[in-house]
Amino acid sequence: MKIAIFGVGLIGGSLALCFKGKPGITVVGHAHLPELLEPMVSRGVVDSATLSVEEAALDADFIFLCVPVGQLEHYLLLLSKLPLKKGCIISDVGSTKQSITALAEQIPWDDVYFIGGHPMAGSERSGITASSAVLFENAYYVLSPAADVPEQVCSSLEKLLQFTGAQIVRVEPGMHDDIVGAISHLPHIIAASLVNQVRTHNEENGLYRVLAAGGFRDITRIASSDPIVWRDILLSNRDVLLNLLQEWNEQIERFTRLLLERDGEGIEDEFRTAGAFRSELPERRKGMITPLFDLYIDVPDTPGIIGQIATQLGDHRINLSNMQIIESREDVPGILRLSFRQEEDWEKAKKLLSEQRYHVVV
Ligand SMILES: NC(=O)C1=CN([C@@H]2O[C@H](COP(=O)(O)OP(=O)(O)OC[C@H]3O[C@@H](n4cnc5c(N)ncnc54)[C@H](O)[C@@H]3O)[C@@H](O)[C@H]2O)C=CC1
Ligand SMILES: O=C(O)C(=O)Cc1ccc(O)cc1
Repeated sequence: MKIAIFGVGLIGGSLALCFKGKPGITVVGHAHLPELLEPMVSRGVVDSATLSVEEAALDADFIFLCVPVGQLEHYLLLLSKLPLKKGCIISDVGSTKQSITALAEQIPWDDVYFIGGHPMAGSERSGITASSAVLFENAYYVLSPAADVPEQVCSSLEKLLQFTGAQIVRVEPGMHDDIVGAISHLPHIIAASLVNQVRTHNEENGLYRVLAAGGFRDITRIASSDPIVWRDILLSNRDVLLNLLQEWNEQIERFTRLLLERDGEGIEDEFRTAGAFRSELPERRKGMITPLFDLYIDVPDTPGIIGQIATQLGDHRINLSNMQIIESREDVPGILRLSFRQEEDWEKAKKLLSEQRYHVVV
């Protein structure tokens, strides 16, 4: 079976890693720039790489378009003019589904099928270096097949996607765009706006940046997402977002009014209703908002402390995925962020480090 991946970046590379090396599967990567070819193969993400759309698509059983949303239509149109293998299934991973599905429905395919897809997992990182074979594990993976796609075609894509470890859900494109607009696209706009607001204050007073190292840094992580990828997503979901921004203005207006009227009870209510709904959100899944399970510990600024913590975790067979010093100056304790891929490791580390009298915050 031949699988072609167009755009071997964070998502395309992660999909490729899920498929590569599985019995009977060959993965071919397509890139638009020559310098991207060699790293794809040398990193072991794909079996072969090419700049040629024709060569990548030739005889492919599955084609995944993993390029920025603004490039999807271009590649779908190119593919529609090629002699593809009979029964070939084309899918995409774009963060919006309405526009690409509408285009696919207009194309007179001949025994070739398009099924829009969107793995609801990722991160603020981008490019092949950020790709991971476990990115989609336990995440939701939306498929938006057009009504005329035969059930057995949908099933064969779903079967292949089992290699990702994701849970497939079928959602109609319009509903998909409404929902991800609210839970993903609007939050990215808000994160970028918040950071830019603080950046402006910081121009006058550098203490803003220094003190923003903790909670602010966390709630704005997604502001570091790739500008081109997000430009395309927001423009593609423009109408939905214009409505959501209108609602957002009303939310902010409500807080403005509550403050003007010194309405403490009203403020309490806002947090009470928000907290109640938030506590009903599904368990943390890898992907959407927390790609990893994080712990924060205050560490004294003594030499070797980070090595000691890493060794203790290793001695207890706790798999640490990443560690980062958030702030460390000579005169203040540092904050160390420890990230785990498995919730079980996170629980074990929390227990171990608390027992060792570290101040652990989750
Ligand atoms: N970043 C995320 O967390 C998620 C992103 N997506 C969607 O996945 C798609 C890819 O995003 P990422 O993997 O995050 O981005 P990325 O920047 O890591 O990868 C994009 C890939 O497309 C290629 N590319 C860029 N411009 C191109 C062009 N003009 N022609 C051909 N190829 C081009 C790049 O070389 C790279 O291989 C986007 O459609 C995005 O909406 C879906 C789920 C999560
Ligand atoms: O990093 C995060 O929390 C994300 O929100 C990742 C993400 C980005 C784009 C998507 O379409 C889906 C998931």
